[in-house]
Order: sequence, then C-alpha cells, then structure tokens
Amino acid sequence: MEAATSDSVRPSGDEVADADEGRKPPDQTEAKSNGSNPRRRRNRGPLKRTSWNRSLSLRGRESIIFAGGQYLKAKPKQRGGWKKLYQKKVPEKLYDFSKEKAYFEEVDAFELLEESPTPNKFSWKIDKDYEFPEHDLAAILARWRRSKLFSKGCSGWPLSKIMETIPLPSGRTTSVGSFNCGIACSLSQIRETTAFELSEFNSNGSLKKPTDEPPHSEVASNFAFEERGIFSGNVSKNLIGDFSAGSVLSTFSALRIRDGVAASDKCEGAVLAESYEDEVGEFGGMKDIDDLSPWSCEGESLTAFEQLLMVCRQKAPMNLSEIFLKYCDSSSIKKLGEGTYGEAFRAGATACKIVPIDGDLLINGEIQKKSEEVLEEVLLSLTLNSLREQHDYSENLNSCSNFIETKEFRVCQGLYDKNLIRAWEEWDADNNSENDHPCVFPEDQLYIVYVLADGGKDLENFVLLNFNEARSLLVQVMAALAVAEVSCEFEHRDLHWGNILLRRNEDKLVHFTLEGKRMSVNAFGLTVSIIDFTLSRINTGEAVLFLNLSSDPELFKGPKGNIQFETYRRMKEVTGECWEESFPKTNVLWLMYLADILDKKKTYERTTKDERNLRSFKRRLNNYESAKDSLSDPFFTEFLADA
Ligand SMILES: Nc1ncnc2c1ncn2[C@@H]1O[C@H](COP(=O)(O)OP(=O)(O)OP(=O)(O)O)[C@@H](O)[C@H]1O
Repeated sequence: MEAATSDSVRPSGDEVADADEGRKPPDQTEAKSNGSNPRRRRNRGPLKRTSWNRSLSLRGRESIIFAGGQYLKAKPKQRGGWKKLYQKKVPEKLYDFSKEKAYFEEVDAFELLEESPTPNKFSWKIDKDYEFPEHDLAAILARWRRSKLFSKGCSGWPLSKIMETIPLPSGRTTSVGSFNCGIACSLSQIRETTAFELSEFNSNGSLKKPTDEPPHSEVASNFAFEERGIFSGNVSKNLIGDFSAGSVLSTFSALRIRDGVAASDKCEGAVLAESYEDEVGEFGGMKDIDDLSPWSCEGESLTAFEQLLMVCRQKAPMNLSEIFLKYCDSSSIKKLGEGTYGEAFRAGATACKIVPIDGDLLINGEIQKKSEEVLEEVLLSLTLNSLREQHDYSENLNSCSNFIETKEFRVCQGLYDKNLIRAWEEWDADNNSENDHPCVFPEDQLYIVYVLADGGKDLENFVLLNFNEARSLLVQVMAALAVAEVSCEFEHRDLHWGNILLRRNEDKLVHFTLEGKRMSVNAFGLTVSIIDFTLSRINTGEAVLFLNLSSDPELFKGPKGNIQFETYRRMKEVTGECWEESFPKTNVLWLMYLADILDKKKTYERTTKDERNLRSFKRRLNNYESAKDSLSDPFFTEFLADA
C-alpha cells in the first residue's frame, strides 16, 4: 500500500480499462506484474521501494469499547498525530514487574505439570497432522479490552459512560472508572452497585473527603498512593474478607495478590472494578493468585506484546524456521506473494505470512506495525474465523467459509533462514519484488507469522474459464460479506482483486448460513477466499475495530477513473469519514468494483447477453444498501438455493 502520486500511477485514462495499467510505474513496464494493489505502488522509487512516507497505516487503527451496550470511544486522534506517537523509539511499557513475574511463572510452571487444561482458557485441538490452537475469543477479547482501558486510561470519558456496566460472560460485570492522580473510587459503590464514586486523596494517600462508610475509606487509606497514581501496599486477608471480596480484589486488579500480599503495579489512567458474583465465596478464603487469573492478573497489566505472546501460547518468540518446519520440509518453501507488510510463503498446505513488528527500521519504506495493532488484527481474524461453519449448524446462525482460515499465529524473532531467503530470491527473480531483501532485518527483529490456509491465486492472476465461474465468484464474495455484515457489522473496505484468492477443487456447492437460513451456492469447482483485513471494520461484540482511513488523505487522491481509487473515494462519501460507524454500503461499493473488474479487466468465455446481464446487475447494485440486500438480486436466482 503506498501513497498516491500522480506520477507513479498513470493518471490519464478515465476508463477503468486503462486505469489498472497505471499500476506499473513508468520505468517498470517490462517488469512482470507481481502484485495486485495499486496502493502499494504510489510512491515507489525507480526499482525498489526505498523509503517513502506512507501516511496510511495502522496508525489510524482505533477501537471503540462498549459499556452498557454503548460505545466508549477513545479520544479522537488528531490527524497526523500518529506520526508523533511513533517517533518514540522504545515501545511504551507498563510497570516492569519482571521479578514478580518470574516468581509467578515458576508457580505456573509447577502447576502446569500437574494440571491440564491450562489456566489461560485455551484448548488444543489435534488435527490430523498438526496441533492447531482453538482460541477462546471471548476471553481474549475481554482481556484485550481491559488491558486497553487500563493502559490508555479513560479519564477523557464522561462519568456517565464510565459508570455504566459492561456485561461480561459468566455472570461477571465490569465497570470502568478513571483514576487520575489523587482520585480513587469508593469501594462501597463498587460493592453495592458496581459503579464508581470519585473521592479525592491527599498526597499522603488519605481520603480528602471520606465516604460515609468508614471501613471502606479505611481500606482505601491503607494503600499508599504515590504520585501519578501508583498503588502500593499490603492487602491483608482481614481487609479482603471485610468486603465483597471479589470486588475489592478486582478493583485493584493490577495488584498481584498472593497470600494476602500485594505487589505493586501501575494503575495508569484507569481503575477496573469487577464483581464476580459467583466467585465471591472463593475469595473470602483468599486462595491462590492463580485462582484469579486470567481475569485479574493476566492481561490487563500486560503489554500488548506480552498479550500477543499469550494469544500465541508462547512464553518467548521462536525462530522463523521452527514454525516452517512444523508444516513442511524447509527445502520445499515457496514464496506465494507479498504485500506492503507481509511476505507470504507456502509451507505444506498452509500459507505463512511473515510481518515484521515493533522494530525501528523502516521496512519496504514503512513504519513497522506495533504489537498493539497486530493484536487488534488478530482479534479481527479470530472473529472472522468464528464464522466458519461449525459441526452443529443450529448453533451458528451466521456462518460461511469464505474468509481465509487463520490456523494459528506465532511470534518469531531473528534472521530469515537460508531457505526463506532462497524462496524470496527465486520469487524476486521471476516477479521483481517491490519489497526489501530480507537480509535487511537485524538479528533481534520480531515478526508475527500468520499461519493461514492456502487460498490459491489472487483474482488478478487467476484465469477464469467462463461466465459461470465469474458469477460464482461474485455470489460467493457477496454471501460471505452478507454473513459477516449481519453477524458482526463487518465491512472489508479494501476488497480489490489482490485480496480475493481463488482455487479450483471438486466442490459443486459452497454452503453458508444467513440468519439461521442455510443456503448453498453453485461453486463450479471454485473456492473463494477473502484476505487482508487491514482496512476492515468489525464489531466483535466487545468492541468496534476500525481504521481511520482519513488519516491517509493520499488514499483518496488516486488517479481519476481508476476503479479502485474511485471506490475509496465513494467510501469516503458514504461514510462521511465516520469510519467507526457501520456502513454496509461500503461492501456494495466493492461488489460494484468487482462486477466492473469482471466486466472490463478479466477475459473468459461469455456471450453478449452475459455481458449485458453483468452490466445491468452492476447498475442495480447501486440501489442496494448492503451485501445482504444484494443477495436478493435476480442475477443470482439460479445460483442460490436453500440447503
Ligand atoms: N492465505 C494465502 N494464500 C495464498 N496466498 C496468500 C495468502 N495470504 C497472502 N497471500 C499472498 O500474499 C500477498 C500479500 O498478502 P496480504 O495482501 O495479506 O499482505 P499485506 O502486507 O497485508 O498486504 P497490503 O499491502 O494489502 O497491506 C497476497 O496478495 C497473496 O498473493
């Protein structure tokens, strides 16, 4: 993805048919096409990308976290504000509690020997050949949400919102309060109503304005408050027992409490209060710290990187070669394709996309993604994964299998090994890579590796045989978008032909379930997989994840008549730049783009009547407000059936 400039992309043709040729920079007309996204080429240097200032980035990725069924929106970022944010060399870390951590890890390790399943709510499903982790999405989301509130703080939020109760699974309720220097919440309020009352503290930690319930202020004043709101102090069994213990403990959820002793942790900007109604009894007896995890100790006090490791079920990063060895013989690794961030390699039946993270070095001219951003993308992918058909259809009111399956995520560190470099160079020789040679990475480079199902070839490079295949492709994409739209307000927002993968198989039908209705699509032996959710918006149920596309004005300045850039501009009109809101119409815009591509850019066997039908379908699309609406179009009547 690159920033658009009129000189790197041919601007002249107003015709869609011309526009795509502009994707090749003028000095590379002889080079093979190696990618599919003109956004990637906008500011390219003459041969390879060197370092351009790409303003579109995940730096616009934001999230809105729910409270009481409403949005709690993070403070809107100022445009361009991310630049300042990312000038920091060292990623911001929370309080370094490595000593405490080492201690608890020792305990964890001991318990793991004896206990199974693990305490982190993950289970492992043994597939035929490999182990794939089955993630507990709700638990990860809850942990992520708390950590986000916790680390970012919520002092800018209105109190009315702060005091709302966020529903959590398994009978838990959570309230979020702001905790600034010298301000803390009244424990009585937490116990009684799971809401906050703010009380001021003197610099010595005593309450300025004691609450009317002495025991509670007594508890509060037993904590020494340091400047900037760092809790430290001891929690005795008695004090804990004196209160609705679950509330008290989790109010100070950053505290690591064991045998009645709390190690200090940093409560920056937010205090999280939780009431674990069904577990209160346990705390009266003050059991082990591990009884409290993962919700009170694991997650909210961890950095994004630590959480990422947790989601990947890793204690530390692994080597790149280790992950590849799990799936294939390393001599068989082949590079499949590349994006601005990712290098995708085939490893056995999987595609492993390697994305460098958290480093200071510009890669392919880009600022590397940060763990926090990757974590949100991981959440997005897991949410889409959860749409894949379950064995029991009745449990899944909305399901489809057209979003690429994410099999696992891994955090890796180190140099590319020789087989990966060989595969990279082979691909470069054939396709003239736009990316930096992987030897640029330093020895301590971190990566996230997405292990995905191999989706086949992208639409740009796939040869469609006939009109039936083209129609099947359209309806499969439309059905997938409809399902995700209904299920999680999903909008892809970047569904260009490089992000649609195709592969042939023997399947005659593809199934999906929309609002409980099971349906099938004529597949004509074609399986469609949608990839790359970088610009996507989703409502996970816990939060809305979206990218602020307006933080990249260049995205909307692409050449006139280029259908892809026209689509970004139309999205901007449709959304009115409220990127956090749900506008299913954006899915329709990408379906119009796709119909245009199939009409003007792809060649396959078709009659004049087919062409007429496709064009009138494209016109009718204009009248639909969502992918779900579009499914009712007569163009698909004979392709769709109840299953
Ligand atoms: N699951 C997959 N199966 C086969 N090929 C894949 C898969 N995922 C990615 N690829 C290949 O790798 C390329 C880059 O992947 P992708 O678009 O996800 O990377 P990216 O860095 O996120 O891209 P962008 O530049 O759009 O941000 C794709 O165009 C495709 O050729």
